[in-house]
Amino acid sequence: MFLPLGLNLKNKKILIVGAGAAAAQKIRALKKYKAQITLLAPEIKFRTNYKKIKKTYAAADLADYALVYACTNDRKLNRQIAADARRRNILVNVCDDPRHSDFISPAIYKRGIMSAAVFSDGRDVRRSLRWRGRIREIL
Ligand SMILES: C[C@@]1(CC(=O)O)c2cc3[nH]c(cc4nc(cc5[nH]c(cc(n2)[C@H]1CCC(=O)O)[C@@](C)(CC(=O)O)[C@@H]5CCC(=O)O)C(CC(=O)O)=C4CCC(=O)O)c(CCC(=O)O)c3CC(=O)O
Ligand SMILES: NC(=O)C1=CN([C@@H]2O[C@H](COP(=O)(O)OP(=O)(O)OC[C@H]3O[C@@H](n4cnc5c(N)ncnc54)[C@H](O)[C@@H]3O)[C@@H](O)[C@H]2O)C=CC1
Repeated sequence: MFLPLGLNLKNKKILIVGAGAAAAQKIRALKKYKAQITLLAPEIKFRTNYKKIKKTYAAADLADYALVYACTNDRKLNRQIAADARRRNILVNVCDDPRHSDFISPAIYKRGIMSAAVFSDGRDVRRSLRWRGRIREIL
């Protein structure tokens, strides 16, 4: 089970491994919170001003980061990233495998200082998106 909490991102460096559709979704949420993001992938599939490291992943790339998102299209590699991160006491999100994640990515509705975050313990994303839509309508 996953605990909802508010994380202070000040002075926390975030690494996203993989730079395709899933990574783009993470960035869309993170940029609203002024996160310090670095992207690492051999192929960056969208335009961004965030720091980019163009290479294939190696465990040593995790040094210096407080949070890691494993967002490659290789399920085995994502799990490997999770194992490497855990060994370094870095919290990790695996975009295609909540069971191997320390935290999951909620559907967020943010307005000013207020944030509503909805998740389903990684079990029913569509339901999370529907709930967010309802919250947006109510507000
Ligand atoms: C575990 C988790 C990943 C994590 O924690 O990182 C996860 C996993 C999976 N997502 C899947 C599918 C889709 N995910 C989206 C979109 C989002 N998914 C997000 C979160 C999460 N998704 C976490 C759990 C959250 C929770 O607990 O509810 C959002 C809210 C936030 C974000 O990603 O930042 C973001 C919206 C961003 C926004 O709008 O703000 C869409 C829609 C789209 O792409 O437009 C589809 C297509 C749906 C369709 O088919 O209709 C599948 C495939 C199986 C399936 O279909 O169910 C898996 C499972 C798997 O791959 O194993
Ligand atoms: N919101 C969510 O959580 C979503 C999750 N997904 C899931 O996310 C996974 C990835 O999907 P997409 O982003 O659509 O894939 P994609 O094909 O668009 O992007 C994959 C990225 O991974 C990178 N990559 C591949 N091998 C690598 C390596 N060895 N080292 C570093 N980077 C590497 C590629 O260069 C590319 O940038 C899929 O399993 C999919 O099911 C997809 C969409 C939404």
